[in-house]
Amino acid sequence: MATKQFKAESKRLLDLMINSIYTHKEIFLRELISNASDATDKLYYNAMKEGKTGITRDSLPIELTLDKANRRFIIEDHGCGMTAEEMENNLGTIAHSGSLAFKNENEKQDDIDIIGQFGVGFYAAFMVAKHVEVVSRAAGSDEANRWESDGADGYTVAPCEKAENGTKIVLTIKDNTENENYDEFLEPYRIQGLVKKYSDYIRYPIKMDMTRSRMKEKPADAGDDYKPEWEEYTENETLNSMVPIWKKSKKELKDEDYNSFYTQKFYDYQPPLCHIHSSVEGAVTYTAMLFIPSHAPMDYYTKDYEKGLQLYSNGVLIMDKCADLLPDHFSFVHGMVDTADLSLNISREMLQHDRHLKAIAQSLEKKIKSELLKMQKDKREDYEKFWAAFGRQIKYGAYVEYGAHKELLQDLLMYHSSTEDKLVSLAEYASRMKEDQKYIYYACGETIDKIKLLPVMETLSDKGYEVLCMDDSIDEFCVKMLAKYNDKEFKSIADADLGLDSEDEKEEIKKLSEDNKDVLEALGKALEGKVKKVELTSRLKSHPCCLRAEGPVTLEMEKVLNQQAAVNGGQSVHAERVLELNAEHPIFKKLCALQAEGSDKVSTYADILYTQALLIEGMPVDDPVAYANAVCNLLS
Ligand SMILES: Nc1ncnc2c1ncn2[C@@H]1O[C@H](COP(=O)(O)OP(=O)(O)OP(=O)(O)O)[C@@H](O)[C@H]1O
Repeated sequence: MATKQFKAESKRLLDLMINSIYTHKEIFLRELISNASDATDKLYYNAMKEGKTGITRDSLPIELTLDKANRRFIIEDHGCGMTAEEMENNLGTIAHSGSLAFKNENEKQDDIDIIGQFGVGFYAAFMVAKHVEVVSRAAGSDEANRWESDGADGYTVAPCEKAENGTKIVLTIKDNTENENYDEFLEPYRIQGLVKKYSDYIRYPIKMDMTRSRMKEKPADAGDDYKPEWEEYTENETLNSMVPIWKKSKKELKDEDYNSFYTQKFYDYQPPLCHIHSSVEGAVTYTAMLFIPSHAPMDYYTKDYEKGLQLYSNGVLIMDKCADLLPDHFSFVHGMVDTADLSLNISREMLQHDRHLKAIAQSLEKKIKSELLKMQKDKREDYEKFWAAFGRQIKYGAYVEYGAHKELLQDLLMYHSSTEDKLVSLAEYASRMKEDQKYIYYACGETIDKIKLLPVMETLSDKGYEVLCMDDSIDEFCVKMLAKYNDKEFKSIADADLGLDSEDEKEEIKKLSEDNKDVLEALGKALEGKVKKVELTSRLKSHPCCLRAEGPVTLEMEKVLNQQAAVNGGQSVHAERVLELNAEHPIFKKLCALQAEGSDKVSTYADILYTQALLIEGMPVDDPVAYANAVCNLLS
């Protein structure tokens, strides 16, 4: 059976091209400038191949002209141009790409960045133009031709005059409609903005007349009452930067260059803490320039913040915020990636599911981490600034991914310390651990000062053990997720067993508890409904009592989760409380004596001690008046 060719309804296809591929009409300019750049590249490539000298990129500008009165927008290049046949093939055949054919026919050269590949970009012109005229003269030919079309109804090609080789595209911009403003594409500042946005790194100068105003020079004979006068002037300006800073050699660039690029590009008023400039060749080839800001943007910790890096392919902007290039825990990073290795989709607005992109993202993640570690080691002040701005995001990353990024993120974490007057890393803590120290101790609370005053702190500092002090609501959740740092387990100082007691000491407490069973039971009864039990502990030094939680919810977690529930609605949680008493404290001795006397004061003491323990932990007190009265009674 003979295989038949598919037929295409060209009118419908063109309509699809024009109206369905691109989400933004402004893309037309990117496409036409990219075509002009490709055509110029081809000419440049051939000139180099033929050994022609004297041709420089600067001598091959892409010229833009706005003729507002006639609604015309002209894009002219001095590239390879097209013959009549090429016009038929390239502009008359949808999805035929002369540029792709050129790329395939010629060896890849470092100096050539052909952009076109799908053979559809040109038709984007019809998104904004009601009439398109292409006048072109192929390099080396004396003949020129004019291709004209109003879109769906086909095109004409006819010979014409053109003095030089190259292509001139004349768009007649559509009239405004109720919903669409096309006039914007006749405004020089808008066009300048679009060139900057999408085509800043096209390697040929993109030039346009710009009208600006300036103060007139003061005449020599101007009197005291001279008032400055302004005048308008027009200058042919190059709109694009051409060579992206990331394509320049690192040796050429100073910190100031990176900083001023960053502040301008990302509208930050402060320079970044550091930059990462890296060119990678291998399985994937890319250049990246990343910046770590010195402060969090206003919306950083809100859902409005959009993470992502700018993604360029051959110097053309593909995506302004490519989220897939950055993991959430490094969402604060700004910057760009330039790679020719991407599978672009036809509109160049999206990427096909791309393994290269994944590989780039993974490699960037490692680079960001190592840069941060370097800063932590060598520029501690900067790192502390970074930590103040984005530490929460790192902790959140360690927590939310269920510890999946443990290895990656744990070394970046910083905490206050009970022994040091600065923030410390886990590695620094581990390096100071005592020989007999089994755990990494941490304590959570409202403020660092309050944490340092927690009763159990004394016991650990007597041992010479450092305690990490955590005052951020996410801290405890994060540490629980990490569970260990290297081979050392984390241990909350609110745990019943801090691993400090010998077997003999444990036995001793057990025996003491047996001996004082009555008083402990009486106290438990007095606090029924408030605590699960009352126990003796060896965790205290000078304090008579403290509170701990039993079960998965700690006292800190109860505070945090209930605060969140109060804001967002939701169920409140309750930590099972255990009141621990210091068996060595005179208060306990007093309680034992009162119990032996059969005094009813035991229950008042129980209430006072429990409320004090709540206050020390920063927990809410149900009835502060009853507590105040009980203390007053005792005093009087
Ligand atoms: N200014 C120009 N000078 C010379 N040839 C051009 C010019 N503009 C377009 N062409 C030719 O027309 C072809 C089709 O252009 P079009 O923009 O539709 O697709 P493309 O650039 O090849 O691919 P893509 O859709 O990926 O942009 C190009 O491949 C090129 O051969």
